[in-house]
Amino acid sequence: MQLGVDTVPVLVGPVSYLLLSKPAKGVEKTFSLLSLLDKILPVYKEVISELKAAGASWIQLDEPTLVMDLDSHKLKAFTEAYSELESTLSGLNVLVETYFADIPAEAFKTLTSLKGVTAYGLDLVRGTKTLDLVKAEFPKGKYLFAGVVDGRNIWANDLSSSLSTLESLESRADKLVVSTSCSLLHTAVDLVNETKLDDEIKSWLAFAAQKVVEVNALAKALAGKNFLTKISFPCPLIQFAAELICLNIFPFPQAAGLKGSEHRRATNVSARLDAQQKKLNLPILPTTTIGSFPQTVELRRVRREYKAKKISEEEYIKAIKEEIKKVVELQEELDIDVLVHGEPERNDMVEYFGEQLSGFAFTVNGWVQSYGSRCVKPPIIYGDVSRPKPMTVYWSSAAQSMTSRPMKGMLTGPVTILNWSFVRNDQPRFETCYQIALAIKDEVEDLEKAGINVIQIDEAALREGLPLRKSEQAFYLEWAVHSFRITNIGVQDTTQIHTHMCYSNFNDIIHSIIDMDADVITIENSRSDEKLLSVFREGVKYGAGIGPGVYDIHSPRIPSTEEIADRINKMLAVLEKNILWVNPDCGLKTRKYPEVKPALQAMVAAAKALRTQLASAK
Ligand SMILES: Nc1nc2c(c(=O)[nH]1)N[C@@H](CNc1ccc(C(=O)N[C@@H](CCC(=O)N[C@@H](CCC(=O)N[C@@H](CCC(=O)O)C(=O)O)C(=O)O)C(=O)O)cc1)CN2
Ligand code: MET
Repeated sequence: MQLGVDTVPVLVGPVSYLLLSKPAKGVEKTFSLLSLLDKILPVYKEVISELKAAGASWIQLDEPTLVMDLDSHKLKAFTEAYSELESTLSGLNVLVETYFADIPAEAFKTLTSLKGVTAYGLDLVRGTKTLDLVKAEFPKGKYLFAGVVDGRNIWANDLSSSLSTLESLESRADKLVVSTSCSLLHTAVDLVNETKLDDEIKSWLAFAAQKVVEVNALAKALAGKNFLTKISFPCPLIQFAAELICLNIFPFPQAAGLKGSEHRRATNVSARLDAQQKKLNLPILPTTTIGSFPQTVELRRVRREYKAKKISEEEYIKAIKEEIKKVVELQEELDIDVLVHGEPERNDMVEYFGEQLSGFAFTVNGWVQSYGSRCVKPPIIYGDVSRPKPMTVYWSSAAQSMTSRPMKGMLTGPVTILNWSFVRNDQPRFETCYQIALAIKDEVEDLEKAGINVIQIDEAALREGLPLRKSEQAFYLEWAVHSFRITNIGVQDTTQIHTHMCYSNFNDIIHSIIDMDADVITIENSRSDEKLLSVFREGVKYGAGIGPGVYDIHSPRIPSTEEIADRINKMLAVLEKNILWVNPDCGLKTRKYPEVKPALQAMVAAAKALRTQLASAK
């Protein structure tokens, strides 16, 4: 404000703050987070008063939980909290912002009756039904922040359609404000930085900087009642979905036809595991890792210089092969049973595949925050997806040739590629997912042909794609799980299919995880305080191989053999010993070798100690 910029401070609203928090370790399961409302409201009052004193005239409180399935008790907490804040909020314009889905009718009623609030923010991109609620009733004299510009994707706005939406709202809301559907945190920053994107594709896109222009253009068009032709745009932003539809360069009738059908491997998982064991001959409690080994500065330099054509292909291949050899030798020295090649050739587990598949475009500077200070460049799916040629077979075969132990082929699954990309919005997501599944299926079969007997297909992002509203979850899970199964229906019983999942609370989707029908799943467990194990304690039957992570890879801390053995013992209490695998929570790419080596040493030592114990207990 000192710079003369009218500034709207944004806070997480008090109720969402509590509803999205987790109770600390050791707190009773029955503890109600909302019981803390009385404690945090005085803090909100203090902060809001200070902002007011500093000259704020608007304040935004984000309450995204209002789009979830909230019971009346939770909705009442909103009413109570804002009544309590009313006198503090008085004199300010207060925007309560919701986003990411339709707002249910009851929650809409609660929202629009909140005391002290003068403006309501609604996501009209993901919340198409919300529009009907607003049209039916909207309080007099209040602001409607209409989120018509998508904050979570990178497509240029269909301005004429947005304008007609806004026009249809004008008679309902006295004070209409044009807005993005949510914060711009989820989109890349500025198209101007993209020097290598195809011009036509570029003309379909809008990153954060362009979205702001769109919001302004719409507001001006609405105010002036001018149609859009009167507005001048800095770049050819207006390209409509119709053009994307025309882009079916490689039509894929198979993908569209997969919906509603059932694909799964013919033999059941226990028979498959027997067939695989004959071939693999693994010890009990086999050890493995999740795929990546440390991504060093040197590796990034090699990739960067190869991309910039500063080193030749031969030099690049030599450097990557040397790295793979190092990783293979380290795993043999550590006596790990099922090896990985370490993924040194990959910038990222999604971008790497995007770069090799048709229908994908990728940016040079389209960084988006992923978690903490970590960033990713999500690829852009703009057309039909297909696989022109094998993507990983060369590196996996090279790695397998360096060892007599089984080498896991390492792929990213269709649902994860979908959920971690910017996806075309002219066809249903499931259709795009099926196309990716068919491309990955080709890769799986080529790996098998090349003599790779264990293939891991990561589905780290399957859980995070789960729709927020319960009514939409079953449909998502059905096509997501189906897409995964499609990738490996073509392999022989003796080929062992692994999958890996992390970053989630899996307990509510455990039946879908089982329905993925993988031979082995490695799954985050230690970072989330072994909550996963409670589903098995509660009686869920699991017959496939399972490796709940034995240590948290997000921490530089090196676990001891004893604590890992202790964790495995807890698993043995709820899972059959012959299905249990021993592995870390996730890949090791963010760690350093001085952490990775002793941690894996402890892991293998714990597995060996327990094997001896189990053998003598017979
Ligand atoms: N897509 C995706 N989403 C995900 C995850 C994931 O692994 N992938 N995991 C979870 C989040 N975990 C993550 C863990 C690590 C990193 C990570 O290490 N990111 C790197 C960047 C990764 C990358 O693409 N690196 C490239 C490019 C890096 C590079 O060389 N940069 C140059 C400049 C590049 C250039 O402009 O030429 C530089 O820094 O000097 C590479 O390694 O090849 C980072 O933030 O630093 C990201 C997410 C959830 N979501
Ligand atoms: N194979 C990948 C890795 O080990 C899986 C990561 S899941 C975010 O890095």
